[in-house]
Amino acid sequence: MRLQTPLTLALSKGRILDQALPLLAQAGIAPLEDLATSRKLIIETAHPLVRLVIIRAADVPTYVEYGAADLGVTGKDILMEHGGSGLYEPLDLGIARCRLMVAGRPDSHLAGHRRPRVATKYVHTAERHFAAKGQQAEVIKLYGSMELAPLVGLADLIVDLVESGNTLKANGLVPLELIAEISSRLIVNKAAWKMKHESVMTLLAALRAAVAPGQ
Ligand SMILES: Nc1ncnc2c1ncn2[C@@H]1O[C@H](COP(=O)(O)OP(=O)(O)OP(=O)(O)O)[C@@H](O)[C@H]1O
Ligand SMILES: O=P(O)(O)OC[C@H]1O[C@H](OP(=O)(O)OP(=O)(O)O)[C@H](O)[C@@H]1O
Repeated sequence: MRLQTPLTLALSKGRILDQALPLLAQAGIAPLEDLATSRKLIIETAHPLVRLVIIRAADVPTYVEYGAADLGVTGKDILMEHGGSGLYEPLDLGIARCRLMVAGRPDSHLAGHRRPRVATKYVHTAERHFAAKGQQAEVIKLYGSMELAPLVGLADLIVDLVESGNTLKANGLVPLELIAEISSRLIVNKAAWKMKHESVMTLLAALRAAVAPGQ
């Protein structure tokens, strides 16, 4: 891959990194450090002009929007919550697939809450979802373990990610409504899209080929 300008790509550790690494390797940008053990936050890659920055999942859109990273890989859930107007989102990488759902106890639809309390990490997305249905809701911000909230009386419902459904099942909860199908997206800073156009397009083409070989 021939690039004209250096590029910085923002990624989060965990399942996005694990699933993005094979795609990055196919595009010739394998990290030069073992990310499982390294404590470094800036990682050089096999490509001399591409470096990775390793940050929290929810921070990826912020780094890219401000141009601290030219590109990033982040979940659609994070983008929906962040509000994506400052970014381009040119490629669905098809990794870290899951669903953003409303869930609750099996009897929660019978409770007929006039204004249900909804616990979630995705406050804006949840507010938009209930507002679009014309239903009032009190949204409570949590940072994780949302499934606990209905079990201890903190909330009537949760908005969270569901993949296998095992976490819901283990806690006696059921999925109630689909909000969105989720996968990870390549995002690009708008200024970098213009000023580093050729390099961004080259990297985009390499990743697109890795995602859909033979197309
Ligand atoms: N169970 C899942 N199955 C598939 N994809 C998931 C699942 N959970 C999360 N994801 C996707 O992976 C992204 C990162 O989730 P992950 O659990 O690795 O980090 P996090 O817990 O959200 O962030 P942090 O570790 O910074 O708190 C999510 O934003 C979502 O797009
Ligand atoms: O339907 P399942 O296959 O059970 O997956 C869903 C779970 O996965 C995610 O949590 P994760 O495993 O990332 O834990 P964390 O967010 O608390 O780190 C999500 O927040 C759910 O709790």
